[in-house]
Amino acid sequence: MALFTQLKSYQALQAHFEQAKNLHMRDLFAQDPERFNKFSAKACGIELDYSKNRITEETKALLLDLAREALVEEKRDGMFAGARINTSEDRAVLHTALRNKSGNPVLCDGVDVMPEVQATLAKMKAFVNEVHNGTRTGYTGKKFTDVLAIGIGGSFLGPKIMTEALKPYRVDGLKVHFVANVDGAHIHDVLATLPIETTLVLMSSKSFGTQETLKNTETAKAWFLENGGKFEDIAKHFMCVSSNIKAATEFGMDADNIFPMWDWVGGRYSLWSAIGLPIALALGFDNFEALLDGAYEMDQHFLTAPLEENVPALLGVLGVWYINFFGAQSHVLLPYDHYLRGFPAYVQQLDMESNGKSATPTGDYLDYATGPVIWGGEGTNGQHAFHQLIHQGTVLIPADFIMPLHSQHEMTNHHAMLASNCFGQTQALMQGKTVEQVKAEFAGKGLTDEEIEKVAPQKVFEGNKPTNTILMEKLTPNALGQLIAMYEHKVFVQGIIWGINSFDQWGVELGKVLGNDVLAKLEDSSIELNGDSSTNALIEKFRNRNA
Ligand SMILES: O=P(O)(O)OC[C@H]1O[C@H](O)[C@H](O)[C@@H](O)[C@@H]1O
Repeated sequence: MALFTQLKSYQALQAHFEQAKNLHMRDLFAQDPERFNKFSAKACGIELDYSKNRITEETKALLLDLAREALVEEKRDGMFAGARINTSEDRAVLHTALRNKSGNPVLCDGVDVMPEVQATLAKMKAFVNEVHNGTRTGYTGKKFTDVLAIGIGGSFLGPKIMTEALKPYRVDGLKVHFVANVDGAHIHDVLATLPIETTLVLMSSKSFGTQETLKNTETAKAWFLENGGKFEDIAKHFMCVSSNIKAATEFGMDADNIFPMWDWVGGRYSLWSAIGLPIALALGFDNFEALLDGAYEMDQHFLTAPLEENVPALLGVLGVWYINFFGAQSHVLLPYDHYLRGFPAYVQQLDMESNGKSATPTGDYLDYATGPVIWGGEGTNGQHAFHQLIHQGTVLIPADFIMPLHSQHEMTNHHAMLASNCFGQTQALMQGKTVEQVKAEFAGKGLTDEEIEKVAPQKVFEGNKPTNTILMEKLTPNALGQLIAMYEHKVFVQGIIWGINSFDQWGVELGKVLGNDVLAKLEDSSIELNGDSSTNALIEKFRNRNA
């Protein structure tokens, strides 16, 4: 397969870019009252307004040619059908099977994975219901009141952020707490609030080999044993989710307390599996099912909608337009919803760990940009902080504004105010403010021409800053499932266009290996310091910190 920049459609886009880069969206809107209708699309409950992008109909057609030439549709079908597209780990990529509601089998190496998926969902459901109705209790027979969920990366961000996002749907009487960081401060503070007799510890680690998670689980176990729990009570209080059943059993997990997952589920795509148990415990199993349903609906849209109306595909190619032609290096997510405030951090792992790659699966180094820096924060707070740079800075930062039309809490006029800020921001970013408009504002204010010349450029907004507005009726479990799956598929589309493997994460390995080497040196001062002078000096400082 040719590299992205060698594709015919890439060359056509490059030629087109030379004139498209000079167009201003202000003019495009003025010329065409139908622009919104032409550049908006619907995917199940999600509506995408992408009219405030620096594109024409020709740009869209060329970008979709690129997607077709890169075989996005064929590879999409391959992923859903269990092809081993994660080649460096020789694995299929089947998170979509976890929410497959079609009743059809999904084959991985000729074996239908659906019976195992369904059996695990049934086990999760029974477990969640037993915890909620008090038939499963702690060692003194009391109903569980708290869950301590331990995990990191994909075994943490999804469960934590989605539980937060769906706060209004939480069940009463059971609080879910998350611990990820190996910084003892995190588990220290959380354990200090937990009642031993009624706390369930749920450890999530696909590999069952992640240092932070193992350490935090050991600490939780020691806390349990030191505060009244007995060794034989551990099975009542400690559960885990892992694909490494052997390591989990060796660690002392009771076989009945292990929820399985599979190597064809990537960590950052795993909240749909038993990794999502904290979500189900916090919200009830029906709400977890609704999250899966929403993702399934988005899967169907992604699979069947023509690329011209395919929301994840459109988002994917628009990203490529800015990254590879305009040179954008970051992409900002701006949820105008307090409960979605953690969502940018979720998409940050999803996108950056998937597409932060610089070589192809066939061994070529890339000479073009791939995944951008993903960042963001909740609106309206960001407007009073970092939006300045998006409006008037020197770098181009495409933005996704995410806005539910209904609030979870209809407080007087708050929601109209929130929405007005969201829509007003995208309008300001698009149209900007010309020097003529700025000068006209000075008229009659008694400023000299010289003073006006000095101040005016600082008040000019260039505009022409691209934004997508992503609307939904309300942030329900179903809508959130759709939203997450939409971003998963956007990332997939971009990975295919760039010719990279979006499903491995070798970039995190080196730090882990060197970290273990350093840990040995920190714990044993007789080990010779044979690294670079900086690392040696830092280790020395730590070794001597009590001197
Ligand atoms: O679930 P685990 O095996 O503990 O892995 C937790 C996380 O750590 C790794 O370093 C990866 O970068 C993540 O993709 C993964 O989700």
